[in-house]
Formats: sequence, C-alpha cells, structure tokens
Amino acid sequence: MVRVISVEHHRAEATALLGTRTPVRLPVAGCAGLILAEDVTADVSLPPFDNSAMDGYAVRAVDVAGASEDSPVELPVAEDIPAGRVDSPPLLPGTAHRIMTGAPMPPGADTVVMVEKTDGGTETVRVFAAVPPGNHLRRTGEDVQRGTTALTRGTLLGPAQVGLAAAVGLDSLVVYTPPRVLVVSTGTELVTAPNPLKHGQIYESNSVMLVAALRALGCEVETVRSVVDDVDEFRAVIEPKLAAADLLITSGGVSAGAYEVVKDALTGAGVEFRKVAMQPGGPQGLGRWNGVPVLTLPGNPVSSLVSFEVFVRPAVLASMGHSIVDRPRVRAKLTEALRSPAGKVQFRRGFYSHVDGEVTGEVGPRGGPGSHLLAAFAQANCLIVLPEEVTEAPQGAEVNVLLL
Ligand SMILES: Nc1nc2c(c(=O)[nH]1)N[C@H]1C(S)=C(S)[C@@H](COP(=O)(O)OP(=O)(O)OC[C@H]3O[C@@H](n4cnc5c(N)ncnc54)[C@H](O)[C@@H]3O)O[C@H]1N2
Ligand code: MOO
Repeated sequence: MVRVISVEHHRAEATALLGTRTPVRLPVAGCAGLILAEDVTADVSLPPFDNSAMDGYAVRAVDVAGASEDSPVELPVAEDIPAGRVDSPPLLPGTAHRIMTGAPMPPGADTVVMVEKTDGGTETVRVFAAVPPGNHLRRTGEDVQRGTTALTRGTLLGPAQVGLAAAVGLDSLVVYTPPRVLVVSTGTELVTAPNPLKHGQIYESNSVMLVAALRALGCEVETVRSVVDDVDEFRAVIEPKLAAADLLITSGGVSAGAYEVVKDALTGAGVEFRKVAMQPGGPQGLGRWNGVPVLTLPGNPVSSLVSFEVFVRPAVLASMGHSIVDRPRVRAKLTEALRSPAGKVQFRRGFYSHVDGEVTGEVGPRGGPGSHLLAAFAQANCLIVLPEEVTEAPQGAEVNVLLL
C-alpha cells in the first residue's frame, strides 16, 4: 500500500534530506545572493579616521565665530589636504587647511566650513559664515566600531552587505553555496523542440521550468531532457552523472501505472514513493540514490511546478542557510467560488491583485484544477491554498495566497 502523508510531513522530510550545505570561503564579489555562514568582525572602524563630509576648509570653530556675509573672517591657508593624503599636519590656531571630502581632519581642527561659504582661496581664505564645532565632520567608528560584529551569520548578502564586507577590508566571506542539481525528465512520449511531433508525442517542458526555477535560486543545473521509460536505460544514463550532483530531481514516472520508470528504478535503491495529501502533486518520492538526495516529482507539468514550489524550493533554500524559505503569504477574497477535494490541500493557480492601501486583496483562479493546464499557470501570479478540510470556498471567502 502506498503511504499517504501530509504536505507538512513530506516538506519536512525533503528539508531534512537536503540538510545544510557545508560552508565555503568565496571572494566577496561572488557572495551576493548567498547566506553568510560566519559572523564578520570588523578589523577597522568605519570611518577609519575622523574626516570631512564636505569640500571646504578645516578650521577651529572659535576662529570663525564672528564670520558673516558682511564681515568675513580671513585666515591663511596653511595646508592642502586632498582625500588620500596620509600624513596629518596639525592645524595651528588662526589658520585654515583646505580639505576635500573624505580627507582626514588635521589634529587641532574641530570643524569644517564648506567651500560655498568661503571665497575658495588657496593662499588665504575669506569665511562668510560662523559654523559650530563638529560641522560636516564624520567621526571615527560612527558607522562601525572596530572589533564589533559588522555582519551576522545568517544574513542574506545583497549589494549593501557585500559592500560593507569590502569596506571593513575583507576580500572573502564564508557562505553557503547553492547545490548542483541534476534535472531529469522521463517519458517515452517526450520530444525536444524543434524536432517534429508524431501523434502521441509531446514537447518536453518540465525540465525547462525546473531549470528556470532552480537557476532563480542560484543553483547550477545539469539536465537530461528525456529518458525513455526503460529502467535499464534510466540507470545507465543517470547513475554515472550522480557523482557530480548534490541533488537529483526527476519528473514523471512515479504514479500507479505500468512503465513508471523512476519508481521502478529507484524503489529498493533508497527512494520511498508515497502519496502526499495534496492536489496537484499527489505522487511523490524521496530518498537517496548512491548517497545523493533524490526528489521525484510527478510528470504533469502543473504538478511538477507546484511540487517544486511546495517542496523543492523551501528545501533548497534551507540547505543554503536561508531562514525565510516560504513565499510571501497574504489573505485575499475569492472572486469566485472554488471546490477542493476532501482530505487534500489544493493549490490552485490564481491571480492576486489589491487596491493600493487596502490590506486584503482579491484573488481569482486561473484555469481549473487540472494538472495539465500549464497555460493557465502561465497567467497566474500566485497559488491559492485551500486546506485539507475545505471542500467548498464561496465567492468572497478569505483564503491564503502564496505570491510567486
Ligand atoms: N491510476 C492512477 N493514475 C494516476 C494517478 C493515480 O494516483 N492513480 N495519479 C495521477 C496524478 S495525480 C499524477 S500527477 C500523474 C503523475 O504521473 P507520473 O509522475 O507518473 O507522470 P507521467 O505519467 O510520466 O506523466 C504525467 C503527464 O505529464 C506529462 N509529462 C511528463 N513529463 C513531462 C515533461 N517533461 N514535459 C511535459 N509533459 C510531461 C505526460 O505526458 C503525462 O501526460 O499520474 C496520474 N495518474
Ligand atoms: O496530483 Mo496530480 O499531481 O493532480 O496531477
């Protein structure tokens, strides 16, 4: 008898099967999109030294206290300090240093007058405004204090985070990388475009969808686009490729009929086949083949992609250290009544929209429940989730929606 298990149960097993990947050290520039596996301690403060936020003049506030448009204060310009100057000539009372944005403040100066409030002189400068101490000054460690944690493990590294790592002087980071995935479509009926179709044949599309979905997570993917429904052939083609994969995903050949190539080849080889209480995506399998994690998805295109959303995506994201593995979930009012099979979670393809400023949006189905209706999926932007106990959801009912 085939075991029937809940969506949550299969999902938890898929996530446990993939586990957490071993962290690796990569150049900082290659880390965007990945999760940081170790805390990053700053070895330098940011800013590393007190510096000017403006092009202007470093002065003592007391020396320009009386300055105004009508009675400017004139000071000799003793030094020129462009950004990058590494010596620090002290500022003597009653003098100014011309200073550029990002240049180190000279010892003795306590404020900056921006060039627009002066005559811009290079020998002497006339200052037309009084400024308080600390004006346009960026203090050491204002952003990051040396020795503190600049980035916490578990952080999703986006442009700002890799930028910060570079700013505190790191050239590499320890991160979780995406798995290398082998995607295999099975079915003697499958033909790859542009080869012509005979009656009874269809164009292979699942691998294209699954590759797109995996690449969106950052995975490297190898594909076998069509293996015939022959167990020996399946083993001969796929087994040698396993060594280079962290995960095998198959489509098709897992239900109840004859010629179920995936089921026949992998039953007894470490993969368990079961029914999950969901629609579409009922027939599923999971386990290891030659030590490599395997998730077997049903062949109906909508079933395959919904299975990816519900099981593969969260498991892959979790293996890459992500703590948020779910699609954003919102509540929405149904624009039309829906029916759902008792005892199964139904994932209907839908289109969600909301009026700006309103909390609850509305959602309508795209296509019926049939798992061959790929064109309807292509018009959808969400999955409508009808729980196991729901058999009828009337128009206007509030439902959970997963935004894709
Ligand atoms: N007697 C039963 N029959 C079926 C059951 C069942 O419980 N008892 N379950 C049905 C459900 S639900 C699904 S889903 C499918 C799953 O079947 P398989 O995973 O074995 O998939 P196939 O039979 O190989 O293909 C199903 C369908 O999808 C088309 N397909 C397959 N691969 C591709 C591909 N790569 N690109 C495009 N289309 C593909 C295939 O031609 C079939 O039409 O089983 C039901 N049957
Ligand atoms: O559960 Mo199957 O996956 O409906 O089409």
